[in-house]
Amino acid sequence: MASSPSIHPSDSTYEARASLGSNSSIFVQDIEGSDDEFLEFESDDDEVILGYGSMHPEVEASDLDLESESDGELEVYLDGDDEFGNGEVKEKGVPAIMRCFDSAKIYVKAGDGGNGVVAFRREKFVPFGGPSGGDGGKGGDVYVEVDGAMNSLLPFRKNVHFRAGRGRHGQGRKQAGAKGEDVVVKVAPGTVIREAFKGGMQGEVLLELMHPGQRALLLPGGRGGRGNASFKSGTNKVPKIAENGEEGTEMWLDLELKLVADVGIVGAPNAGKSTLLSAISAAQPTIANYPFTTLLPNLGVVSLDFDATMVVADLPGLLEGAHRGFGLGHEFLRHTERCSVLVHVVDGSGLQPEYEFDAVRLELELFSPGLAEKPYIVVYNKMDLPEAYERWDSFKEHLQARGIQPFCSSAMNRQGTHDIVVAAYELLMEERKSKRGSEEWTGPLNLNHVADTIQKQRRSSMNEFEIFYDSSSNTWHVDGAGLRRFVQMTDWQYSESLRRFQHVLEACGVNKSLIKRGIKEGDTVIISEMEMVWHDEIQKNDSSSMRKRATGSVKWPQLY
Ligand SMILES: Nc1nc2c(ncn2[C@@H]2O[C@H](COP(=O)(O)OP(=O)(O)OP(=O)(O)O)[C@@H](O)[C@H]2O)c(=O)[nH]1
Ligand SMILES: [Mg+2]
Repeated sequence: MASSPSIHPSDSTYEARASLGSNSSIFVQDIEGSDDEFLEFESDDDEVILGYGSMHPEVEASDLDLESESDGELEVYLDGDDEFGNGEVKEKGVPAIMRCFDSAKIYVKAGDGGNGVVAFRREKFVPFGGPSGGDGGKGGDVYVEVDGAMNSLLPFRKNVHFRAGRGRHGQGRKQAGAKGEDVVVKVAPGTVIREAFKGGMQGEVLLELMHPGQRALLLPGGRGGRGNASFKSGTNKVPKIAENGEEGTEMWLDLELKLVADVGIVGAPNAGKSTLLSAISAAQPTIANYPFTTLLPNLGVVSLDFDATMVVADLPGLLEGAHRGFGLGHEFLRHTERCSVLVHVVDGSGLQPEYEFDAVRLELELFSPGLAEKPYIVVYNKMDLPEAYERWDSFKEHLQARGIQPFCSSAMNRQGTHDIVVAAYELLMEERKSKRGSEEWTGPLNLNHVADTIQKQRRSSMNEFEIFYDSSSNTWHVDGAGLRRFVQMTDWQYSESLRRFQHVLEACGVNKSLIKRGIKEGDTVIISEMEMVWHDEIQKNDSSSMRKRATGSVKWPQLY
């Protein structure tokens, strides 16, 4: 097969071609090396489309729709490439598809808690019925779960927002609201999750999810607000106060897939590994009649059936001494460590195929005993050449004597390749089955640590706050997680809420601290969304001059 003109690795270039026939497969040549900025486009139907790099701003959702191109072949170029600049091959919007293969940016939000309500019992013969307002329900949680059937992050190219449901509001007769619906974000095995920040900054790794079935509670839903029945006390028998539900946490996440290839193709240089990959998948790696044509691993998705697919990696050739860093193999052998099955291709046209086979096996063993223990199949390639055909019988006998049943093929003519795919797939299934049992044991690891941290922050005390003074506007900013949460959950329509807030500011030491810092008559005090004016004569904030701030970060110039 002739080499594909569109595939040639260069320094910071990566290129890819997605052949989207009925099997919908895609392959990647190199997925590293870009410093493109993340772009975000909003389409008509309020769906955000994400992409990278020089993505054309006129991109539309349909341009990114793989299915809609199902009978064509789509070429994908990413920047850093000469061809990218000439306008001809640079298709609008196409790079995003490639990026979406192994990276995605998504928005997650836990459900807000439902509000509590104020209600009183009214019964015919009970003139002063007590408070009966129920609490709001808890907001839905956001989970992340590994779906073993996924092997790319492509589904996120269209599905970006994941919002859990809001808790229902409380009702009279002390009826609590129902819990909001949970949302489960399904990711492929090998997905690394980080918090995404503005300006493309990446946060620390939050989760690394490797095994199908793993499930992490990422964002817990907000607490339901209390209804007035919950505020009843000895001193306040008819409370006219209820809380708002707590807001659910929101976050942008960067997802990155470190692809876990199922099958690794190994063998000596020039054996026909890349040719085999191109014969069994839509991948079109560079193929040439010299050793070390393949410099970087190529990935291809092999589809046997509608839902039977496997990711196959074609690796650079192995030479004697590869385990010591000789040749290129060393760098890439570690990629095979994640493969479940190996396909060992032997060049049948070589002078001593048996020797070549042993030498490569030895390299694998020397690199890592674990690698040599992986299940593998042997493929004797180039059977179309007479010299290979002649030596096949002796090679086969040689291996059979050692209990190995080799396959033969002409990868170039696509002969014998189907049997290889079927055999590799069967081995893969066996391997997955046997692993499943052992993998269930993995993990004292706390997958819910993100949610735990959020819960911890939520429980933070209202006594912990900081005060910042802006002398230009005589404004005092009081900030603390506990206070912020209190303000957010306060339903200001009830006059008792204001009194309760005054009381809290007194009790947790805010007023005292402000006086100590020298607050003056008429100064403004801002606590989260609340803005107040300080009055000395009553030594505290006057509730009549307290007001909810305009939403947004705009400074409130007037005083109330
Ligand atoms: N006649 C014949 N030639 C083949 C066959 N398979 C591969 N070749 C040729 O062998 C040469 C090497 O093929 P590649 O697929 O690049 O081999 P490779 O194992 O990927 O090589 P490296 O990437 O360099 O390790 C090319 O010239 C192919 O056309 C085959 O079945 N029959
Ligand atoms: Mg190759």
